[in-house]
This record gives sequence, structure tokens and C-alpha cells, in this order.
Amino acid sequence: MTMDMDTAQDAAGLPIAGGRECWGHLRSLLKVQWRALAATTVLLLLGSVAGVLTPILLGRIVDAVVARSELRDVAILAGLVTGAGIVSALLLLAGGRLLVACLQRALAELREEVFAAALGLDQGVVEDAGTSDVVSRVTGDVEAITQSVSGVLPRFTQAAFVIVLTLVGLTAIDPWLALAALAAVPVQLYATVRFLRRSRPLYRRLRREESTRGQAIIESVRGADTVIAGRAHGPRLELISRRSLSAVETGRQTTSARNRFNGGLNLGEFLGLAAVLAVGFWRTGDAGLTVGAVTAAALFFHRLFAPIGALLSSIDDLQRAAAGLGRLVGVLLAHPGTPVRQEIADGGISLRSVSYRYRPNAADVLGGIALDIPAGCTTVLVGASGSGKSTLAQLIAGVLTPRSGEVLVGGVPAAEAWHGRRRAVLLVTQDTHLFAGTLADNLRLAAPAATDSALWSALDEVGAGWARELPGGLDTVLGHDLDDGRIQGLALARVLLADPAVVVLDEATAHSGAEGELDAAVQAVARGRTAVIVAHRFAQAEAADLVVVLERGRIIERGTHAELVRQPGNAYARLHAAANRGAPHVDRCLFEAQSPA
Ligand SMILES: Nc1ncnc2c1ncn2[C@@H]1O[C@H](COP(=O)(O)OP(=O)(O)OP(=O)(O)O)[C@@H](O)[C@H]1O
Repeated sequence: MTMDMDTAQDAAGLPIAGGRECWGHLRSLLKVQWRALAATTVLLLLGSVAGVLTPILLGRIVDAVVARSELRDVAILAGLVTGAGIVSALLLLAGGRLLVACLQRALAELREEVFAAALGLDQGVVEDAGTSDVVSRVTGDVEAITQSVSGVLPRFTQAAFVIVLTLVGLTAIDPWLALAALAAVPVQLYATVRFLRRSRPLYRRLRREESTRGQAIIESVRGADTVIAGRAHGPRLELISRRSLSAVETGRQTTSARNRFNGGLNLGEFLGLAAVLAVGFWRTGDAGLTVGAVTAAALFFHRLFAPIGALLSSIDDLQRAAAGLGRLVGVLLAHPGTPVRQEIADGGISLRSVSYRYRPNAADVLGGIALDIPAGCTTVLVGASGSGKSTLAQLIAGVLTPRSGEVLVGGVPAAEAWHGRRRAVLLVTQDTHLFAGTLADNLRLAAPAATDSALWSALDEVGAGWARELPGGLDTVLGHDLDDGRIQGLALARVLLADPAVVVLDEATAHSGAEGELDAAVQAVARGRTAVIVAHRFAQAEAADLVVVLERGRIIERGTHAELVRQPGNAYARLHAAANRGAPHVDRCLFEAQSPA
């Protein structure tokens, strides 16, 4: 398999594993199946040997006919040809099937590893790479490898066996004929090397362009509201069409390279067969080779056509699969490894000199954050839009990894914090997903073993009275007519069922409609655990143990609501005073409030 790709990093993407890393990974996946692989080798070898007998026996038939032997002898030879053909086909089939099974098992394991790694990637890494890069790796690249594994690779291996044994057979008949057959080699070699040199960067470029085109489409769909509001259809369509056109152009160049390659292979075959026939004509006269032997040699050469063609044209698919494999193993390289799980001491949170930026060369969106939240406390984060509340919430949840400093939960890094058999921190955002299935399915995501009564009591605690009115109760299949506020209610009920030591709510009640509708639910969720809440309303801040005010990525004030409003000069107190005066933009939506003047 051609895997001598350079270890590389896509223009702005996840790493691409080099040949050595890919081989190393493949070897470790295949090593466990060495018995099956050994059996495959034996079957393919025996199948190829049986196959080599066919031209030899056909040559004998020609000699028997030339020598006017008895019909019975010819019939026996014909019977043997048929037998050898059948045995060869069966053995090659069995060997091929066994090989496919081994490879598919290895691929299934690789796929699982890659999916797990992709899910465990730091969100910052995914952002840097572009969501589409990750998606195209776990879809398009997996697809390319799957196709190779079930079709091309077994064909390639069978062809390699047949070619080697046919060449041995050809040399055994007459080395001059074998030499003549080699006339095909320079032409085919030239065509292959030229193709490999051209196609490798083309394939890589194609995958990258397909991925950036996908990214443009995903972003346009995700940001459809903004596109519509900003009347940006034209530029978005123009971007998508530009990227599509460059992917199509690269696809066209790839196809034309492949066509030239196939032409080179055909020319080589023609030259080789012509040389074998010419040398055969010469050797039947002088060297006493029989017509049957030359016929066998010509058939041997002819037999090479299909496997050589299969082998060389498989290189095309194998290249694509190798490029895909490099990108898949690259996901494993991007993943810091199997996440470490450390049991937390308690639900206390401690941030030390934490800074974060979304892209390596961008400015810090959070800097110098030092914060201690004792276990069991409810803390609200407030600040103007863009001040860094969500980023801080995600750092505490371990979804983002700080660029510097540390975020500890219960004394261990947030991403590694476990409480019993679960993650210690659970993050709920406003983008809560409703999973296809019943109400019970949606709740048991958090606690698969929860009883029906546990589900009902979680629903009651978050005030989801509407659930009691559902016609099918817990077995009601939820549809997309469920409003966002109810979906958020379900997310809060899931927190109660999962019972984490720490809960982080990032605008988790943003869709709750009437003011304060889910406040009681939030209080229920925060009770008995450490809670960090990106606050919407002063009511939430008033009920909290600690209020942390952020401005442009820094903590500017902290204290209880009562303490903060007592200091008239500070930002929080001014905001509160404005709310009490009934300023329209304050209080109703604290988290959206403009930076305090
Ligand atoms: N995925 C991202 N990629 C790049 N920059 C980001 C990303 N998410 C947030 N930012 C930037 O980081 C800064 C802090 O954003 P963050 O969402 O944490 O603020 P916030 O206080 O939660 O704002 P809001 O209340 O509007 O959600 C902002 O300047 C924002 O533009």
C-alpha cells in the first residue's frame, strides 16, 4: 500500500499522520489477527499455484493436438484445466474473503477509536480545524477506506500473488520469454510513477477542497438567520460556488491523470505481448521450444494483464484510502490520548491564572482569571455580551482547555474530573438537543437505569407539569413541536438524574419564555451541588452565594449581590440601580446588558 505521505498538517486543520504512523497503527490492529492472516496467505498462495497450472495444461493441449494425440488424452488435459481453474477460483475466493474479514475487523476498531477520539477532541482544536474537517474525516475518509478494504485491497493482494507465480512459471518455460515480457515494464512503470507523483497531491488537495466546501455550506446553514438578516445570500453563495468549482476542477484534473495512466498501462501490455509472441516465434525454430510451450507463455503473459491492471489501477484507490487513513490516524494524533479519569475530592472549583484564546494567533478572550468557588456554592457570572462568560463556563466544564493556568475541579483538572462512574461536571447550554425518541429516552440519556418514578420526580422538580398531560406519559414520542423552553426543562431534569457534583448552566434557561419560568428549576438543579450559572436576571444573582462580574475577559468585581450593590461606584451596583430605575435594557436580560457605563 502506498503510504509514504508526508506527515503534514492541512492548511488549517487537524494533523495528517505520516506513513510510519499509519503503518504502526495498522500493524497494531492486525497483529491480533495473525492466525487468520497466516491462513489467508496459505489460501492465496495455493490458489495462485493452482491458477498457474491452467496455462501450462493449455500448452500441453496444444502440443497434444499438434502431435495428433488421442482424443482421450486431450479430454483428460481439458478436464485437468477445468479442475485447476475451479480449485484456484475457490481457494482465491476463500483467501480473499478471509482477508476482507480481517481488514474489516481492523477497520471497525480503527473507526471506533477515531469516533471516540473525535468526540473527545478539545473544542478549541475542533474550532481551529473547522467542524467540516472533523466531519469529513469521520465520514468521507472512513468511506474511502471502507471501499478499499472490501474491494480493492483483496483484489490487490490476489493480483500480487498471481503476478509473482505467473512470472515464476514464465521463467520456468523459457527465461527469454520472461525477458520479452519485461518489455511492458518500463512503459507501465513510467506511467505509474508519473501518476503517483501527480495524483498524490491532487487527492490531498481534493479532500481538503471538499472539506472547505463542506465547511462553507455548514456555516451558511448554521448561520442562516444571520445570512438572511444581513442579506448576505450573494456573498455566501459566491463563496460556496467558488469552493465547489475549485473542488470540481481538482476532480477533473484527477480524472485526467487517471485516464493518462490507464493509457500507459494499455500501451505497456501491447508492447509486452508483441515481444512475447515475437520471441516465441524465434524460439520455436532455434531453441526447440514447442508451440504448446510458447502458447503457455503467451497465456501466462495474457494472464498478467488483468492482475497487473488490477494492481496498478488499485493504486489509485489505495492512494485515496492511504490519504484517508493518514487523515483518520491524524484525528488520533490530535486527541491527547485516552482521557485520564481522576476522582474528585469534592465539588470545589479553583481557577489559577487562567487565560484562553480561541485561535493560536488571536488575542486572549480571558486573561489572569483567579477564582475559588467552594463546594456546594452557587455562583453566577454576569457581564456584557462578549465579556467571556460562556468561555469561562466551558473552561470550568472542561470542554475547553486553558491556554495557560489551570482549572481544577475537586483538586484535579476539570477535563479529568470524575465522580464515581460519571464526569464530575455537567454543562447545560441554551442549545439543547431533543433526541429522536420518547420522553423516557430523552431523560434516560443521563441515567439509563433510572426508574419511571425517578423520571417523574425529576420532571416535577423542574416544574415540567406539561409532561403529566402527555397522552402516552413517559412513552410519548417527542416531536419537534416541543418548544425550546420545554426542551431546556428536560435538560435540567437530566441534570437531576445524572446528579453531578458540579453543574454549569450557560444560558440554560434563555428560551424559558416568561421571566423566571425556570428559575425554580435552576434552583432545584443547583441545590446540593456546586453550580456556576451564566445569569440572565438579577433575581438569579440575588439568590446566588457569589456574583462574579466579568468585563473584557477579566474579573472586575466579585462578592454577594448584597455586597456588590452596597458599593455604589462599581459596575454591578450601577447596573442594578439602572434596573431599579426601570432602564429597558437591564434586568430583563442581565447577560445581554451593555457594558456598565
Ligand atoms: N468559537 C469562538 N471562536 C472565536 N471567538 C470566540 C468564540 N466564541 C467566543 N468567542 C469570542 O470570545 C469572546 C468571549 O465570548 P463569550 O461567548 O465567552 O462571551 P459571553 O460573555 O458569554 O458573551 P454572550 O453573553 O454574548 O454569550 C468574544 O469576543 C467572542 O467573540
